[in-house]
Amino acid sequence: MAEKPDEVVTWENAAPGVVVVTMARPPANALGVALLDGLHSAMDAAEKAGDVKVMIVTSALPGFFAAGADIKHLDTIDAASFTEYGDKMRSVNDRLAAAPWISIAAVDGLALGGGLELAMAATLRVSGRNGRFGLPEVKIGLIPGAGGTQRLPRLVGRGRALDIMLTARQVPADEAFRIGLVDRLTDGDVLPAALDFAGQMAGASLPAQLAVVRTVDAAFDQPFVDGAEYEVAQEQSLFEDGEAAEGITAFVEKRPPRFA
Ligand SMILES: CCCCCCCCCCCCC/C=C/C(=O)SCCNC(=O)CCNC(=O)[C@H](O)C(C)(C)COP(=O)(O)OP(=O)(O)OC[C@H]1O[C@@H](n2cnc3c(N)ncnc32)[C@H](O)[C@@H]1OP(=O)(O)O
Repeated sequence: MAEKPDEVVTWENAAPGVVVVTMARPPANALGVALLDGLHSAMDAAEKAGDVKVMIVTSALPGFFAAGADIKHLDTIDAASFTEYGDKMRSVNDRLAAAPWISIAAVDGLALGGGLELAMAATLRVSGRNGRFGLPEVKIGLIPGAGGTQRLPRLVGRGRALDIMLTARQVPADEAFRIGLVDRLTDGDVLPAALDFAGQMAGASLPAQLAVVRTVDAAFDQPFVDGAEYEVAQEQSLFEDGEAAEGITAFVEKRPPRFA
């Protein structure tokens, strides 16, 4: 039966001005359409509430923040739904990045591919010791096409970003903190740490919200490569040279891909 957005994404008021949005789509929080719609619904609710100063995005699944684009969904993809799915992934990230509130990604598991791209669209990132971060798209013939090629270099520098993207390796939490991919690292549970961080920015006596939002905008005011360029690369990879088609099929068949 088709999932419903409010089944895989929930949100709660955790403190004055602070909401917690939780992803819960077993087994790995693969970013299926319902989960992406659920994230949009959470942002709709926050906009409607009008008093959200900080949004924490986290996972209910031990060991996983989000494992990336839903590869199984994509194994049956056609060109029309390819474009629609890619646009939906980017729309969630770009909306979160431009939201009139601070966002914190609270990670204590695998944040891979689109999952890390979602975390990087947040203003800030808090990780527990189990946080592991990667953009392994090249392993299945893709590019990090939901903002990763733009946001990772801005966070860690071009060289480190290419190291991470071209090796498809997973970056452990302590290294992620050291290179600036993670802003706070906690030995304890990640949600209390994120709530404490949020409280330092959302307290009633703290900076005016508009000043905060303008500060964030100014800090990130570096134009991205046009999103359409991602689309071209993904389409070429999937429908012309077939690299992504082989990578996706290999993943679903649980075998190593055979690239030419
Ligand atoms: C993705 C293709 C895109 C094509 C075109 C897209 C449209 C346009 C582009 C838009 C922008 C795209 C940019 C982003 C792309 C991506 O995010 S690509 C995907 C990146 N992520 C990955 O490559 C991670 C893949 N998963 C793994 O490497 C491993 O599963 C793991 C996360 C490291 C966990 O390994 P392990 O603990 O050994 O458990 P597994 O048995 O492998 O997995 C547990 C179950 O979870 C399922 N699963 C895991 N990841 C995904 C996923 N990304 N999509 C769907 N399902 C996933 C896995 O299949 C297992 O399920 P079951 O077999 O049913 O138990």
